[in-house]
Amino acid sequence: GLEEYEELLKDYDVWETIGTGGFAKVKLAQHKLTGEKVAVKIMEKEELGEDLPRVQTEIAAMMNLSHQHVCTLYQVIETPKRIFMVLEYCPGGELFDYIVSKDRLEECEARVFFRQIVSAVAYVHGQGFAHRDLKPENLLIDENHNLKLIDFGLCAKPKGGLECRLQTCCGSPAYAAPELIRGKAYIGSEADLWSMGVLLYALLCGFLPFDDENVMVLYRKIQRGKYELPSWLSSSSIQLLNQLLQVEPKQRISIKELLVHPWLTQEYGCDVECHSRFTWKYDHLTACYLILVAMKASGRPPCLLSSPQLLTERPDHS
Ligand SMILES: Cn1cc(Br)cc1C(=O)Nc1[nH]nc2c1CN(C(=O)N[C@H](CN1CCCC1)c1ccccc1)C21CC1
Repeated sequence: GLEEYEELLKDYDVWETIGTGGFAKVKLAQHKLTGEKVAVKIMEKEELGEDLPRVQTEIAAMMNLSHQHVCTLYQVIETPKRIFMVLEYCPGGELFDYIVSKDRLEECEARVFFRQIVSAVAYVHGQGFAHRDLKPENLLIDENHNLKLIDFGLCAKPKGGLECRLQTCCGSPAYAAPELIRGKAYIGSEADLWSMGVLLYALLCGFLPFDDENVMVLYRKIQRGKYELPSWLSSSSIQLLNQLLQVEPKQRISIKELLVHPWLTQEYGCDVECHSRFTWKYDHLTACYLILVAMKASGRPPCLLSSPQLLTERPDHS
């Protein structure tokens, strides 16, 4: 019912649905105060059922993640029947569709994207999380043609740190690491590195290294770890794929080694930057934001009109 949308409609104009997934849908919306476009992920609690913990996992994770290649969570609104997550809007859609539209990417374009993926995953691991569902559908393209990582519903933050083993078998089969589908206890960050190997292969080839419509045959192919090497792959690409798609997790390259890997640094002359670019500068913009939040908290309507220059100030995320 519309009364459930009341709180959302106070601050946002809500437009069309731009995505539908299992237990949620995403609508395009516009922040009234700033005019900024946002994407609202809407979930019905009844439909969620036992998936409700996934949403709490995703919200808890995203509230602690602030990085130039991780989709920003702006606001969470909970009503008796629904949960609304107000997230950054990416007009470029999913990386998956972009790869399909181009058949496959040239090595230089794949390098630009893969550096951003490595930067995001290194940051997420640095915060103690494993994503566990890395795939091109979970990477969005923003208005500057940069990638943003989404869908943290399956991520894990093991109590004893990332070294400790996880049990849940999850994520998408074609991107799942051999140790994960074997049902053994596995280390989330190592499984993420395997998925990044499948992702890099998809970027460079336009199809999957391990594929079969029969999931048991697919699992056997993953455990075997053998994949096609199309003629267009360079020897340096082949070498990096080989270091990521190691069936034995201890043989697999680590995220730290990946940040300085020659395939990623060539043509850039610099390592991949994994630190978040966002830091609070307690300047005028921060003051206005925090004052607005306080005004709203005290029930007084936020009023920006007296400071037109604020609307022109762009947050400099230095
Ligand atoms: C598809 N598309 C085309 C254009 Br143009 C923009 C978009 C678009 O979706 N942009 C966009 N901006 N911000 C977001 C999105 C999509 N989006 C998403 O969160 N999209 C995911 C996509 N998942 C990938 C595998 C399964 C579902 C989603 C999750 C649940 C229900 C529907 C969609 C957010 C909110 C973070």
